[in-house]
Amino acid sequence: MPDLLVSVRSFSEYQTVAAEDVGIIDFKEPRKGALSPVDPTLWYQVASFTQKGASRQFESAKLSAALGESDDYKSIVDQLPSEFQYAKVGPCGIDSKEELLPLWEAVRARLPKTTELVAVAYADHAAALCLPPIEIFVLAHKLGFRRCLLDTFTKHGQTTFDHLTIDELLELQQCARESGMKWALAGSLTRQLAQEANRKGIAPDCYAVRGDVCRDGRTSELSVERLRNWVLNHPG
Ligand SMILES: O=C[C@H](O)COP(=O)(O)O
Repeated sequence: MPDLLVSVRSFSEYQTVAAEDVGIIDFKEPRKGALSPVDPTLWYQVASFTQKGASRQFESAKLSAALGESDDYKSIVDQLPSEFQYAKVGPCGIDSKEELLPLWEAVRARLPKTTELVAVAYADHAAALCLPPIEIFVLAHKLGFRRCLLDTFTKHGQTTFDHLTIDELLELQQCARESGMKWALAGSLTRQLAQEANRKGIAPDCYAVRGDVCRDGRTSELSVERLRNWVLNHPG
């Protein structure tokens, strides 16, 4: 069964998601962009909550943090608590491997030792002025990444499937599998889109969602009902 990642923007959303069977809880501020970080005080609040032992269900989900685009990470990365297993930095504005590799290396050098950097590729890479997803996946493998996330940079209604063909997605999937990397699929995903793609062979290791578990789009509040639909019915 593929994993499920759900993005949250507040402590109460974290508690809502942590009470469900969700593998990864991702902290980001959806009102400010695709990978905008939340205020680090929320990181501390969650880290302290998990340190105190909370309950078993609250301990099971892994924690992920969005650190912004490109150099945004510099002002906050040192504050990331070691309780976060994953961190992500967007490649917006980085259109060559000569720029992307040093960025990844610099971020990794400043993350807690227990935090794994996840490579991010944007399906709408032209809008994000960055390298195409396949180039990012190949580079990620060369640099020893274990996980890649495919997302969309713009969040105005178009989905990953509006930017990439099924054949292009299958190529990314093959690249990830041959490289031994896990890949997560995001980008205004709905359960219906995920099901349709799954019937065509798209089987990511993780589905990553925000908008489709909210009441009225990704900037609105979480809907427990929509969240449970994803938990119980995502494909795979
Ligand atoms: O990491 C995944 C994103 O939070 C997905 O957000 P979205 O479903 O609103 O595109």
